[in-house]
Amino acid sequence: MNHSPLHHESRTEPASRAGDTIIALASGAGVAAVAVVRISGPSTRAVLENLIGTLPVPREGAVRKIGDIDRGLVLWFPGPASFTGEDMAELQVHGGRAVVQAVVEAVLAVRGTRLAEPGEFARRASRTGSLILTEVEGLADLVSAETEAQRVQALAQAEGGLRRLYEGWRGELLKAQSLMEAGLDFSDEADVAADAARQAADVVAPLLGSVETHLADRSGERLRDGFRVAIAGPPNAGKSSILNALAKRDVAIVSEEAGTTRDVIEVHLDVGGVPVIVADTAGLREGGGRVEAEGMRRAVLRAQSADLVLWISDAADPMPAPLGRFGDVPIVSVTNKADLLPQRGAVPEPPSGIVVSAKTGEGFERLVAELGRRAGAGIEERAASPITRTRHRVELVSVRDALKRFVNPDLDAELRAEELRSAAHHLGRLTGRIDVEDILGAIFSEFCIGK
Ligand SMILES: Nc1nc2c(ncn2[C@@H]2O[C@H](COP(=O)(O)OP(=O)(O)OP(=O)(O)O)[C@@H](O)[C@H]2O)c(=O)[nH]1
Ligand SMILES: [K+]
Ligand SMILES: [Mg+2]
Repeated sequence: MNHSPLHHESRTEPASRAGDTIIALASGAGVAAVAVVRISGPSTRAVLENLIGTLPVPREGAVRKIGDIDRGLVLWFPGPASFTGEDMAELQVHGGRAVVQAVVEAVLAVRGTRLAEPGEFARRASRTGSLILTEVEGLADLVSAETEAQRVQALAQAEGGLRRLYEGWRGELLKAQSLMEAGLDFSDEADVAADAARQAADVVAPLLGSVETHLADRSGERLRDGFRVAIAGPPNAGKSSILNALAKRDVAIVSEEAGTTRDVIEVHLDVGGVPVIVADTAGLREGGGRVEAEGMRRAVLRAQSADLVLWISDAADPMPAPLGRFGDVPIVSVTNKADLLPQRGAVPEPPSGIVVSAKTGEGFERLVAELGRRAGAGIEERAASPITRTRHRVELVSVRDALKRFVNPDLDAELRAEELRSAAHHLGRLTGRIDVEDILGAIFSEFCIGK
């Protein structure tokens, strides 16, 4: 095996090399005060003996000379009580490039070691059972969390929030399944079988209710992916000016020429801990050239797929929002250029509308507060563990549909039992007890190296 640090391992089949000892710089690349080198696998002990001599007390930091390279903090986590479930170690050394390079090379000089692939530590953790799929996903989200509310949600999932929920459901399903199977065993005694089926239905009914409530809550996905706001309205209403004012920088071109914006321009905002993705779009009007028409087409598409539309119009020429044009996406009307009004109150506020001036900043506090209120809706009062990914939703819809078919008493008992098996299968895919490898590949590709 090639042990050069420059050698890139194939990402496709780490399973075949699960017995290797992997090593990675777990802290960020570049010069830093401290760099953390992480090691996991059966040769970890040999690596430590090679570099520092005798092993430190498990899970207690010890300052040691690391070869003749550096002096640093050494942590030794014998398996299975480690993140990966294997023998692991962390070396905290001075974060200079030469130090890190020399430490990495010294580790790689030990037989059976190689550089880790992205997410390979977490993958090992899931393989040894110390993490399940939803926890791995939570970790991935924690690493990439950009706002406080995202961090809180990711940590809850990483610490087993969804795992407890889904494993509880799995227990209920198993109960219902064994009742149905027992009924099938007594199928020649009709009333025993019917009684078992009734008992199973009593278990499934509240479970189905819980799954439906869980599915109805989209706040977790919205928080993970960001609350999507589209700025739309007639040309020259000041849409791009409002985007720039929200972003506090010159993102979009502003000019007095109608039809300035053509492409959709996005900025990511942190509104009270919730990620909000605001998109500026082309002004909507009749006519216009081919390029402008394409801009308008994109504007409408974007607004239709948003969580909220800010409908901007000019105070001098207020224009009602085009109801229905953006599907059932909620619309907040914003009247811009308040600074140009001859006197305050000359224009009555449109219903649920906000009056602002992108020029003076007037009204932006209210606008941002409204965005925060909409984006954060349901996050405070929701259940502790919401769905956070489409993957969860897809499996849960299958679980719900199978349970719905199960509760139909006209269905043959054999088929009803099959529906429970199908529900259990999809629940198993959620937690990663079933078909885990294909899902793992997709998740681990999100990780950085060393996680
Ligand atoms: N006085 C005043 N002028 C404004 C305000 N907001 C925008 N403008 C001016 O209105 C003109 C159009 O602004 P834009 O931000 O380009 O408008 P837009 O809606 O993005 O225009 P299109 O992209 O062409 O649809 C520019 O000359 C801006 O300086 C405001 O609050 N007050
Ligand atoms: K313009
Ligand atoms: Mg514009």
